[in-house]
This record gives sequence, structure tokens and C-alpha cells, in this order.
Amino acid sequence: MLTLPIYLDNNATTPLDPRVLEAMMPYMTNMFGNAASRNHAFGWQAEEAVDYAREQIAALINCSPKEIIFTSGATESDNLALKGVFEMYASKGNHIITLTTEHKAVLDPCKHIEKMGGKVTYLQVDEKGLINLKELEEAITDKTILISVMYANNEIGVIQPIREISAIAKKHGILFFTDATQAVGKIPVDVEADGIDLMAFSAHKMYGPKGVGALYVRRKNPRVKVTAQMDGGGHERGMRSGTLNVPGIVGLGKAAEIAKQDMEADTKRIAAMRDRLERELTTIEESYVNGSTEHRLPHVSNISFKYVEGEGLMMGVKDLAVSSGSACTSASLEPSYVLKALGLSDDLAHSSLRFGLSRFTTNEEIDYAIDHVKEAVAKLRELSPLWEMFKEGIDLNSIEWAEH
Ligand SMILES: Cc1ncc(COP(=O)(O)O)c(C=O)c1O
Repeated sequence: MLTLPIYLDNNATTPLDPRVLEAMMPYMTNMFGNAASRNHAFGWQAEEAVDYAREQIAALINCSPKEIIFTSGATESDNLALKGVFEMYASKGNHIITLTTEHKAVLDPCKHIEKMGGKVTYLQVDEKGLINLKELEEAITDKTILISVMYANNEIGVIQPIREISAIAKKHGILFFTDATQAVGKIPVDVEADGIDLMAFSAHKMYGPKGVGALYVRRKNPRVKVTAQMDGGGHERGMRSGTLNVPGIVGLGKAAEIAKQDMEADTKRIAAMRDRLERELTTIEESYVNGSTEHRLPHVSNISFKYVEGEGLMMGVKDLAVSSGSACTSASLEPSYVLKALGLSDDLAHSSLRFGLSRFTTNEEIDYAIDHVKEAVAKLRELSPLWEMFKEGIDLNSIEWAEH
């Protein structure tokens, strides 16, 4: 049975998997100890739970449990990686290379670093959203200490060539950090094979709770260090002080375990639904899928419906929770900077919707989304003078618009 509204905004956040909630419950009730209390059973119990979660996460991304630093989420992990490396390696250099399409949780710390005297190169992406590896290599100077390139984009799902990027970093003796918030738990991520030195991720994007995440920090070849951004009791090997969020960490661990176990089957089912949604919606005249469809997460589709306002379209499909642009920037009505970076006009960027599916999405929900988006686009276009002109074959580029 179909329950409305339908949630298709799983890149903003995912629902909590009931199996994760079940694992967390004891640590929110009677097993409430502080993992740093070394002198009684309450503390040992909590510490044991945290250690187990570290193992579950390490198994998912192929690292040692000791390489996991728990944080409050990917925003904190991004800040810790960028500012922490900038401070720790100040004697080596002050230059960081990143992409214009990164999440604000990377771009804003980069701006902060610039204010602190650092230099940041923001590389453009191509029309598919992909990095240009030649430009990356050319941007490297003898002052470059870090390359920060996201694993997969939150708006269009495009996956960057991580292994090629890490090989370039390695060749030049530079650290490689990736914000993998959208990738971990969704596609296989292997920090060893991928050559990653630091990696940020978050529980609430992989069916875990909000307010907890992690930073992977390599301990061998090379041994990477970051300067703590939170000083205090010296938790997490001195890199992140603060009492650990034990229930959250248990939830992240369980979410990682489930992801490892269910990823293949989930991906197959979700990708089939995403492809059907996309196939159907692109039968709408003048609709375009944004970003690479070859190198992309299995559960995302970002589509522009020309001559339709994305915000208006969202109102037209009130029973569908989708997003026009990133949830984190949707307070502003600026066209998405990610879509603009692909070369889209303001109008096309404004006319886009992001569909994000999850392991809980059903075929009935996809049927509903297809029907209702088609209907809403048709209705809105009926009201659009631009659409009318397009249908009459008037070349819209030849019209001189009044300045205002
Ligand atoms: C790519 C990316 N990085 C970072 C974040 C921030 O994550 P958190 O909400 O865990 O702070 C998000 C969330 O939207 C994201 O998609």
C-alpha cells in the first residue's frame, strides 16, 4: 500500500534502518556509560561497544579500526581533515587543491584556510561534473600539501576517478583527502585500493543516526596526522576531544555492517528503480539528465525539465519529497553552483529536481513519482509563455529581453 508523502530525498538524509535503531537502543537506555570511564563496568561496556563499531566500520572501508576518528558528522570530519592538515603540515607548504563542486562543508573550511594565509586552487569540472586530471597535475606546486576531491557529488551523484587522483597525489608526495559522505555505504569504498589518506563520512547518509560521523586517518605509508580542532580530554588519539556519542557510534557501526552485507542486493534493486524513473521522466520533451550517467551513484538522478521552475515543480508534486539543488543550500534561491559548474544556464539549473532513492523505496512509489512529475510538468508548461513560444518554433535566443 502506498503511503504519502513519498520520500525521495535520500541524499539529504536517509531514514534510520530499524536494525540500526535496535542496536542503538540499549545504549540510549540502561547501557549509558561513558566510554572514557576506565574504572567500572558501565564504562567498559561503552568502550567495548565503541571498539566493536570501529571494527564494523573498518571492515566496510578496509582499514584498521585504529584509523577511525569519531566525529559529529561529515561537516566536522571535513573541517578536521582540511584545517587539521593545513595546521599540521604548515612547515611543508600552504597550498590545497580542490573542486568548485565540493560540498560547502569543504568549500567553507577552504575559505577559512585562505583567510589564515593558505592558498586554495578550485579546479573546474567538465560538463559531466568530472575532474580534469591534467589540470589537477598542473595545479600542483612545491607548496601543495593536500588534494581534496569528493568521492561522489551530493547533487548529481557523479563519482570522481579516485584511484587516478590518489596516484597523482602519491607521485608528488601530497596527501589525498576525500569527502566520501555520499559514497560510503552505497558503493564499494576501499581506502587501501583507492589510495586514500583521509576520508570523511557520516552515519545519516547510510541509514544511521544524525549527529555522528567519522574521519579515516591513515596510520601507515604514510602515517598521517591532523591537528585537533577540538581540544579537551584527548579522546580519539588526541585528534578529537569530547565524550563519545556511544549510541550514535553503535548506530554508525551497525549501519556499516548492514551496508557491507546488503550493498550488492540493494544496489541492484535501487539502480533498477532509478533507471526506470529516469527512463520514464526523460520521455518528457526537453528534459535532461545532469552529470555523468556512466560514473554515478546508483541511487541518484538529477533531471532538468526545461521551461519549468524546479521550485514550482516541487509545489506541483507536494506528495513527493525531492530536492531542487542541495538541501544544505535550499534556503537560498540561487541556482545550484554545482549545476552551474557543469555549464547549465540559470534557467536550466533552476528547473532541476534531484531524486534520491533508498533501500526502502518501492516500485509503487516510483510509479507514483513518474505519473505525478509528468503531470506537474505538463500543467506548469501550459502556464508558461516560454513553453508556448518554444512549441510555436520561436527561437528564444533571438529575443532581446528587457533589462530589469
Ligand atoms: C558530500 C557531503 N559532504 C558533507 C556533508 C555534511 O554532512 P553532515 O550532515 O554529516 O555534516 C554532506 C551532507 O549533505 C554531503 O552530502
